[in-house]
Parts: sequence; structure tokens; C-alpha cells
Amino acid sequence: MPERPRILITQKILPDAYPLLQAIGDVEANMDEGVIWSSDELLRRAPGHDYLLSLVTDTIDAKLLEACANTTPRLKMVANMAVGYNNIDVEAAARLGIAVSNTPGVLSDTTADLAFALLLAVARRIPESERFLRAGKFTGWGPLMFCGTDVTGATLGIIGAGRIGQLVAKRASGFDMRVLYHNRHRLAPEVETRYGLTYTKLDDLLRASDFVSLHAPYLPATHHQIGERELELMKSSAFLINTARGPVVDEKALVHALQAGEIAGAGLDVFEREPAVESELLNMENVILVPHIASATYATRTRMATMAARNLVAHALGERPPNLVTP
Ligand SMILES: O=CC(=O)O
Repeated sequence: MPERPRILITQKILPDAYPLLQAIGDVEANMDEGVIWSSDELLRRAPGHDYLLSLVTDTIDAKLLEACANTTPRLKMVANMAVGYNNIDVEAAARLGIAVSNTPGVLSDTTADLAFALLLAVARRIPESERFLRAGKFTGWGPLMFCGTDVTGATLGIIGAGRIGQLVAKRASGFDMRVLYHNRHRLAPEVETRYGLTYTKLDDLLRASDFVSLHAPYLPATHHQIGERELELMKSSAFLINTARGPVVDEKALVHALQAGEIAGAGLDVFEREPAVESELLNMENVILVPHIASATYATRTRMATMAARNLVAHALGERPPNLVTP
């Protein structure tokens, strides 16, 4: 009888994934909700497993992968429970013959919903006005009270019109928005037509948009894609929405642009030095800050967990995992 694979789940996840993994292997799991193992802790715990089911907050770097490749059993695969996989050194994994998978598609609508929620909330000053009410300051309706910005009919610029960006455009069409997009590669004409997307050069998009929403993956090429220069190009009445990855935006430049009134506000789900947040942002009323929750619904996090588990199970059964990101 071949030995059952040893599987390590690095954080507590929603329950449906566990039985899928327990059916094929011996599962060890971090069951302490909210506890994220440090790199040292991962280095202590991960070697000696055939499989890791990891989360975006786990740093799976070359050092860890090498340690896992040099123990018995040898690590065979990292199944990341996320669409983004910039937390994993995929090149090192490929070099060491360790497969990596992600969870695309199942979180696109949920993430697009949050991007749109941030857009609406920052435009209509919802958290700010709610804080005002909770502080007991609402003493009567006022004609000047919390006037915000119209979303209906405004221009939305989508940077990175992949699966999630396209679904943000779909939501925007319900608000009669004009939707510009910028991508590495222009989309097929039928996709542009389906989502009402107009291909636009980055600088023109930044100059023309009332809302700029970021949806590109984090790659060397998208590091600080939005920095001082790009923020200066934006309208002083425009808002920046980021549900992609923190380091796509130069967060210090963003603080400066907000302080200088170069843009009107921001809705941020992700941060450059997550979980740290630039302290100045915490005191800005025109900025909405949420803790990386774009895919956080029970249904979506369950789909992500079971998708990660199914990728892992496929590999263990000698099949090709459906969502491999390594060659
Ligand atoms: O950030 C979450 C993801 O990439 O799925």
C-alpha cells in the first residue's frame, strides 16, 4: 500500500475542504482562527509534507520551498487558496519541480461586488456619514450635509480588465457609466462590446476617469503601477479603488496625493505593507479602509477552499490539477 500523502493546511478555513483532503491523506492543520504562521514557523512545520494548502498571507519563498524539497517526503505541490499567487516564489517552485495552483474564477463576482461597494461608499461618503450619526451629531437634515459625488453617468477607468475587471464593468453598466480600460493586451472586440469597454492608453484613462479601479495581478511590471506621476494625472475630483494588491500602488505617494488634494479619495482593500497601513490614511475621512475582504463571503470562501483542495487531490491521484500556475 503506498503511504497516504501528508497534507498541511496553514490556516483555519471553511469546513467543506477538510473531508476532501482527509479522504486521500493525513491532514495536519492550523486550527487557530486568525493565527498566521510566521516564515520561521512555516519553516519549522512545512518540511516533511507532500502537500501544502496555503493562503495569501503565507510567504512561500525559495528558502521554504528548498527546505521542503530536501526532506522526505518531498513537497509535491502548493495549492494556494487565492487567485493571486504573489505570496509564492513560483519560479523557485518550478525549478524544484513543485507544482503550484490557484483558485481563479470562483471569487470574481464577489471581488467585483466589493470593488463596487467601495466605489459607491466613498463616492457617497457612507462610512464618514455613518460615523457622524453614531457620534450623535445628526441633529437634523441639512441641504449641505454629506454631499458626495454621483456614480450614475460618471466615467470609470478599469486598469486590468481580466475576469474581475470585466465584472466591475458589468456592474458599471447598470449605473450608465462610461467605462474605459487599460490592459497589457487589448481585449477581443466581442468582449469589449459585451462589457461596454473602451480601450484607452493608461495616461488618458487616468486623466479622464472619475473613478479608477485596479484589477491587475501583482507582478514586477505592476509594482507601483500607480505612483506619484499617475496620481498627478488623475482629476482632483477622482477616486482610486484598489482591490487588487497593495504594492500595485505606491502607498506613500497616495498619502501625499490625498493630503495635497490631487485626488478626492480612495477605497482600499489591500495595502502595500499589509497588514500595516500608512498611519496617515487612518485619519482621512475621504478614505475607506477594509482589511483585504474582497472575496470574503461564506459561499466564495467555501468555493475557494474546495477548489484549492480539489487541485491538491487531483495531483495526489496522479491527475492534472485544473488550476496549475506552474508550467
Ligand atoms: O487576495 C485574494 C486572492 O488573491 O484570492
